[in-house]
Amino acid sequence: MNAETIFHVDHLDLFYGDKQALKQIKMDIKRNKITALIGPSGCGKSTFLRCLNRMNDLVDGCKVSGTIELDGNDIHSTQMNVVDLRTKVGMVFQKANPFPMSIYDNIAYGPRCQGIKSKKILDEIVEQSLTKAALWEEVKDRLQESAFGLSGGQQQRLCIARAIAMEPEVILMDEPTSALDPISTSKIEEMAMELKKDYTIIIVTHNMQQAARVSDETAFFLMGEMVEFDETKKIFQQPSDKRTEDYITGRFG
Ligand SMILES: Nc1ncnc2c1ncn2[C@@H]1O[C@H](COP(=O)(O)OP(=O)(O)OP(=O)(O)O)[C@@H](O)[C@H]1O
Repeated sequence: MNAETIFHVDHLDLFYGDKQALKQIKMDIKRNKITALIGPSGCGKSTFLRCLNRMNDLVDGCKVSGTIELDGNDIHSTQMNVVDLRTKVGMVFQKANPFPMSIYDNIAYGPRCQGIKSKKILDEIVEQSLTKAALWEEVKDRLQESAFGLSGGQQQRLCIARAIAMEPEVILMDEPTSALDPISTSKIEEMAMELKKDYTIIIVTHNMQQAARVSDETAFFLMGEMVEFDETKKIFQQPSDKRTEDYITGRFG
């Protein structure tokens, strides 16, 4: 496996009961890049994203086969600890889901669960995580207030900070800005472009301008198949597959 590849995916099939939602997906996802997953509703983007940290294990009747390697290690092998996997591969959802506790405790929760008790270390983790998520300046004087008092965009950045506090390698984002206004959206996009220095980001988006603005590589999914995967510029300016062209030019979807 190439050193710049973080996820190697091959022959990936996924069934929900009898219904096949992913068909023979093959992708090498690059480290320290932003990869966008695009395609019409129901094509399998979120399903694919959830495969990468085995979130689909939680879905009854879901069967996965094929290979997914993270840093060369098979994530389905018996040696793989799923808690460790989800620590390495964090996730941010469409709707911000802060815990019902203070801003500080939202960030400190995960590190505390990992056994970190020192207030000094927790303070540092909270400040660094909020800084990386471009939220520190806005909340540093109200860390003990409830996270529910934050705006939707701030709550989403808090959730990203909470993922960062676990020191992941990868952050999966499932339509993280679809519920946000344009200013909050652009803050998250700028932050994602900063974060890729330290992390690999994989983002599902319905917003094609967003994919074009922020991502380095883009994969186009259609009816459970990964039709085309290439540099974002190529996908948007010179797609190889007619179906990709039809989608990005708005002819369907
Ligand atoms: N838990 C589930 N049980 C059964 N079928 C499911 C489940 N989750 C998703 N599906 C089906 O799998 C297919 C892919 O769904 P998925 O949510 O991955 O698509 P998507 O491309 O992310 O769609 P959207 O853009 O609307 O979020 C759809 O047909 C969907 O109905």
